Amino acid sequence: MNIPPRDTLYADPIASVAGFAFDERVAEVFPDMIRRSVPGYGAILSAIGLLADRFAQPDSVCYDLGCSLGGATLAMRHGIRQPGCRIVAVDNATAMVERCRELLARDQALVPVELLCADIREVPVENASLVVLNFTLQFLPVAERLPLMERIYQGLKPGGALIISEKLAFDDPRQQALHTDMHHAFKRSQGYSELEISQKRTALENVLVPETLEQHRSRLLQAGFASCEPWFQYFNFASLIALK
Ligand SMILES: Nc1ncnc2c1ncn2[C@@H]1O[C@H](C[S@+](CC[C@H]([NH3+])C(=O)[O-])CC(=O)[O-])[C@@H](O)[C@H]1O
Ligand SMILES: O=C(O)C(=O)Cc1ccccc1
Repeated sequence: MNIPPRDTLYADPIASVAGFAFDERVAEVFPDMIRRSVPGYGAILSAIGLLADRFAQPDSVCYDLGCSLGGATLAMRHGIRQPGCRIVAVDNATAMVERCRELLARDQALVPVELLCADIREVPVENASLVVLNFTLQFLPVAERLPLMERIYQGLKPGGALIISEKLAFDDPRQQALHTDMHHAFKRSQGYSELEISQKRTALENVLVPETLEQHRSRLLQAGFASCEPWFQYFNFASLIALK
């Protein structure tokens, strides 16, 4: 296996930082970028494997919406032990889907994966036992989040679950400042410079729109979910599990 190249996309000064896009340059360094940018990313993937084993029902579908290079898809594929399951993995960034297809082809696990280059707002969710949105919802316009949650709820089987990982915002300004500072401290500890941190932050403004835990919880309940609990948090990055 080749080692993923290091993310240096924001290392040199950029005259005018453009909005963050999941293009070829990002896809190339994505495994390194997400591990050094999202505290707990590896732990979340491991847990998604365990949760897939717990929630996958025989002859059902597990969805990975916004799959990027298929990190969560592969975790599910290795976690599922029930017969007749398949995974539907979806991303609308061509560069991500192309690389994801290569990575999936190199993987030996037997659970079939259907990889779609499509908008998650347009993909039907049917016969689902588990749906994963691992750091994807934060990139959808806020107004389009509830309709997606409602469709996911409708497509889940009884006993089904939704795992949703997100960067969080905080109502309390001191908590917001603290968690932002600690996230930046995490990034510095991973070798990112102040310039890299600040240019990436600019690129993500109005592209990645975080919401509070309470906003996520109330939306999931509004969509119909019976309950919703965070099962993981590391600074301003959390993962929730909602049950049908
Ligand atoms: N409307 C959309 N339709 C389809 N895909 C979308 C849409 N909007 C954004 N994406 C896709 O959502 C992914 C978000 S990354 C997910 C990491 C992955 N889950 C992982 O477990 O490694 C998270 C991050 O980079 O912070 C990108 O690949 C986008 O192209
Ligand atoms: O880097 C950040 O500040 C993030 O919030 C996480 C992230 C990781 C990968 C792509 C986009 C955002």
